[in-house]
Amino acid sequence: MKELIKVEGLEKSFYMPAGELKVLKGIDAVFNEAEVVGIVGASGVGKSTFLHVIGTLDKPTSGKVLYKIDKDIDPFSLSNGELAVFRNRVIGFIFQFHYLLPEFSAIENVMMPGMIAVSQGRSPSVISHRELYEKAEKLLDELALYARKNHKSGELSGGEQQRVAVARALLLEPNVVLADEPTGNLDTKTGEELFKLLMDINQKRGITFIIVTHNESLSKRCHRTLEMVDGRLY
Ligand SMILES: Nc1ncnc2c1ncn2[C@@H]1O[C@H](COP(=O)(O)OP(=O)(O)OP(=O)(O)O)[C@@H](O)[C@H]1O
Repeated sequence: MKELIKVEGLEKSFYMPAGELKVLKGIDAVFNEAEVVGIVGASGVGKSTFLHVIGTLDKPTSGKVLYKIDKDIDPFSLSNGELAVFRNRVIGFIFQFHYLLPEFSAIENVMMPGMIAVSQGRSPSVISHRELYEKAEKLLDELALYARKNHKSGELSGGEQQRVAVARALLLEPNVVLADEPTGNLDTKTGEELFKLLMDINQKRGITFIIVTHNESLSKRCHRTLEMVDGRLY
């Protein structure tokens, strides 16, 4: 298996008035291309913090995150502008709360990351508004949302909204999707369906998924599960 993300000696602390809060305490891990890795662990142990750091949304206090795309890339050595391009191109995010814009249609929400990239002139993979629209439409079709494409996202069911969020994460063809409790806000059956969808996307497109979940039966269906205990991954 080919390595995609290599994490070395990763530490993350938050500095509070009461002092340093050490959350990640030296994590070494490798995530390969096309694998689905579940991350489990008690509440407050640092799972979201870990996703934020490997997703380049937050900087580590020490240690390294390397992305092996063509060559080794240390995203934290990039300028802010370069990092934004990198993140846009390489990483898709799905959160527990989908963070869709409720007044915009499903398809507008899916197109949003691409529109931002295009407006900033920094998307080599997407050239026109029309192409973006067609890509978003195709994704919505794939996720059984074609008939809902012009509905305001705020009018969709919880499961449909989360599928729109999945389509949005896939729009710019990322190498990895980081999902933080993607089924956490859904009932059991809808959560199962969403999880199956993520596994299907992984099969079909070979995208790596790193999924934080409290749901044991879902985590068991990942290719591999890591447990976070006291700021370390086992
Ligand atoms: N921006 C921040 N500033 C200060 N403390 C933070 C910040 N983000 C997270 N923390 C603290 O870091 C610890 C780990 O939080 P994190 O959200 O990563 O845990 P988690 O394992 O994802 O928890 P849960 O399963 O409940 O979502 C917690 O004690 C949290 O309060």
